[in-house]
Amino acid sequence: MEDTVVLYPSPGHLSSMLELGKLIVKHHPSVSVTCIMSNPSTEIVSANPSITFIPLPKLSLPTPITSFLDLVASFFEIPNLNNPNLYQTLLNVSKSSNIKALVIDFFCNPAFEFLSSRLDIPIYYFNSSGACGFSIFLYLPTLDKNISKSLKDLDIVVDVPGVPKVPSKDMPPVLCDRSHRVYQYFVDTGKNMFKSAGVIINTFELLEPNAVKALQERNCSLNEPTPPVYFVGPLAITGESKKEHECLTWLDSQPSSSVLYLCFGSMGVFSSIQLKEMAIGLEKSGVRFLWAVRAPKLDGPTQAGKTNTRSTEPCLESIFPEGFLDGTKDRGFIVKSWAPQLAILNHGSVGGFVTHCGWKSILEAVCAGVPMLGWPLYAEQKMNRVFLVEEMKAGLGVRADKDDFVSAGEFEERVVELMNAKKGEAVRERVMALKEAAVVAKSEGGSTFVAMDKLVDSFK
Ligand SMILES: O=c1ccn([C@@H]2O[C@H](COP(=O)(O)OP(=O)(O)O[C@H]3O[C@H](CO)[C@@H](O)[C@H](O)[C@H]3O)[C@@H](O)[C@H]2O)c(=O)[nH]1
Repeated sequence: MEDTVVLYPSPGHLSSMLELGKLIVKHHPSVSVTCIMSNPSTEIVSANPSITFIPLPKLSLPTPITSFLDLVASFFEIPNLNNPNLYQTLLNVSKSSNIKALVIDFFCNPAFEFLSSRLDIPIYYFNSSGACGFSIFLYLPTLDKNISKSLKDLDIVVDVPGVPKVPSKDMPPVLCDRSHRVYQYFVDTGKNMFKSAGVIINTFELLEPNAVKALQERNCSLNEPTPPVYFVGPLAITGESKKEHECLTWLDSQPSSSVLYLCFGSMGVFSSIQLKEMAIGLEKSGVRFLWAVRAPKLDGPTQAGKTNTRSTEPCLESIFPEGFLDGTKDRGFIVKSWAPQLAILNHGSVGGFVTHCGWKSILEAVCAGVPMLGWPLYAEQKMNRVFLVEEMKAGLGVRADKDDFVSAGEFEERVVELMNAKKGEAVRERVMALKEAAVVAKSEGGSTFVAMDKLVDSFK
């Protein structure tokens, strides 16, 4: 029977997990990789010929999703409903293959609880974020014990070995409200990670040196020894997008490292008031820019949108202040909705990136050597901004007021600071060093390469 490693991804983190699958095959060609997921698309199957896909039923929850916390809760609850199907599928796979390991996304934690007592297969967690974020995850059970109020009602700093101190207001909203069930899902996941065969993390050693050291010394958390950790990143940086796009032609005509790229991930949207304010700051800064603009979310006092998707086309004339488009037409380019981010970041004309601090965006910018300006919106992005500025030192952060509103003046100042040859020098040098370190980490003998070898060895 052939040996196989089974991946069990969560839809939002699929691409990174498939990259991990491809790396496992590369490091261990005698092992096959099987991916069990709901409805894999034909596009995904054909783009990943080295991975065998087995579909699970696409289930939906009986209760409606009415809030962002409900939505995140559903990422745990759907795998929970699918547990019997997953179990049956694994039994079927084991008739023809030796399952050496099951790697589950952290959102699939219910599978850990269901399968641990039923199957004798080592279960690993895949942590789509970095070492700092993972350390916070491991600390959750302790934090839960130490405080009795919700973080949203406290003004404290979360202090974890090896990790910059995170103010409670910057912690992910899903961890801030003990009365919502999603809080407990995360705490339980943190507890189970200690019992797992290991945790696979999408980062590399030199990017987050202090957090990595604390985790490697296994003193990160507290009463129990840290589980084995494998830093196998940066994953999913597969090179430039091949697609032609007029923004790339426009970039060809711009001076080297002169353009600021603005993009806020797959779901980031702003209120129309915030978009206007941003445009004013950008215009005053005088810098060249390439901006991926989404239709604004329904009006409210602040940004931090959560629901618009790439399919909603914005009407630029109604979004921007009068005169903005005309006044910046010689130095600005607007992409409506989805931008070819990898190709943009790797274009020589790009010299800065205003990002929502999604983990993949941070890794992509690091690998392209582009310094960042962190403007986080939701999920764990505010926490990532703290790590970006204080641990990685690869970017600056914009300062928002207590309603998460960023003024035109603040934005202008930070943009100028980032793009200015002198003021932005330190982060630019640091990010170039990180770019080289990422290449070294992935090459033979590098930290990521060695971690992959250790990981596949542990499967034996
Ligand atoms: O116009 C766009 C917008 C995004 N992207 C790509 O989409 C991905 C975005 O990923 P990421 O930066 O991680 O942001 P989100 O998609 O918003 O990611 C979610 O999941 C991440 C973990 O994987 C978290 O860190 C984020 O907070 C959470 O919002 C990247 O590969 C980008 O290159 C584009 O190509 N064009």
